[in-house]
Amino acid sequence: MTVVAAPTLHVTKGHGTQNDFVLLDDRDARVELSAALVRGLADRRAGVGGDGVIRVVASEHLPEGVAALAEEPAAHWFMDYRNGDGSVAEMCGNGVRVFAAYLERLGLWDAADGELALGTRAGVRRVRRVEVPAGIGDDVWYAVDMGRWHLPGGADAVRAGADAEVDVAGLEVARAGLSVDVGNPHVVLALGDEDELAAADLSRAPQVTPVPPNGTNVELVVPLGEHEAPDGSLVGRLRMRVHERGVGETRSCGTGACAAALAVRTWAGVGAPDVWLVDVPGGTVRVSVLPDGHVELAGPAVLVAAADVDLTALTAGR
Ligand SMILES: N[C@@H](CCC[C@H](N)C(=O)O)C(=O)O
Repeated sequence: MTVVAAPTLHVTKGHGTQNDFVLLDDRDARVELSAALVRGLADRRAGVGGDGVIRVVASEHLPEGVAALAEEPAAHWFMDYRNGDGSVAEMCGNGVRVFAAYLERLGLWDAADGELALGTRAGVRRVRRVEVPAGIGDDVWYAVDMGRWHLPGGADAVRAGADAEVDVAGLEVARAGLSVDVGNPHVVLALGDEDELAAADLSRAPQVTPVPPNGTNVELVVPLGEHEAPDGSLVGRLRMRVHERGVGETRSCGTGACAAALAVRTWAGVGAPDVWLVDVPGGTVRVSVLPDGHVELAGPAVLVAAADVDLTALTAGR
């Protein structure tokens, strides 16, 4: 009898503040990463489970990667990010850190050699290893220059503090929200206190008006005040929950944390801190608003498992 081996796919599971991903080393672009395959891998009952799927691919193999190489010839590796529902997203802040940890595991980057430049659909991102802030666990931390951010609503939105209305299940009235673009779309709304934050029902997607043409991620935030760092600078703190486009409620969102800090800083006005600690259900990340119009995200990245996925079993019935 001839035994024919089932086609398998070797994957790694990782997370950044519990925003979890299925990682795939496809450096030579041999895998047809269909939406159905992404949904299968991300499925928490019939698959591996994750909020998204991240593929490592050599930039030269994708048109978006070639664009990244034109921006930065050192961006050899491209982060092909997919949401759990199979949709393609421009960017994933927690994902970039986990991608960097995965490249280290694969021997494709050594943090001791200096920063990593990588391609994403939102442009090139740069990553370096950083010290873990005191009192925030002992995982390895990475800082990512997340590039330029902007408020799509412009000066009018800054003046009004809002450019959207957001209806969230579990909250009695619709709230004003501020749109923030950090390479992917976000709408941030402030809630009165932590009880209200807990009352929000994010099992259903918040309804945003006007309807964003490409969908949006939605962050609910409660500012927690400010404290003085040992160097005398001000550090802001806020708590956040998020409903991610293409996923649902997740335990963290790196681009969402950046958007949340940028919105709260905009609302606070002149003199507001440039550095924010953002508490999410899955941990804490740090957001720093840089003087050059960029924003930096720092936080942990953890690789927890590796497995060979039986593709026949995974895709049966899909
Ligand atoms: N969790 C990510 C964001 C992933 C993409 C997002 N759902 C979108 O569709 O824009 C992060 O950490 O930034």
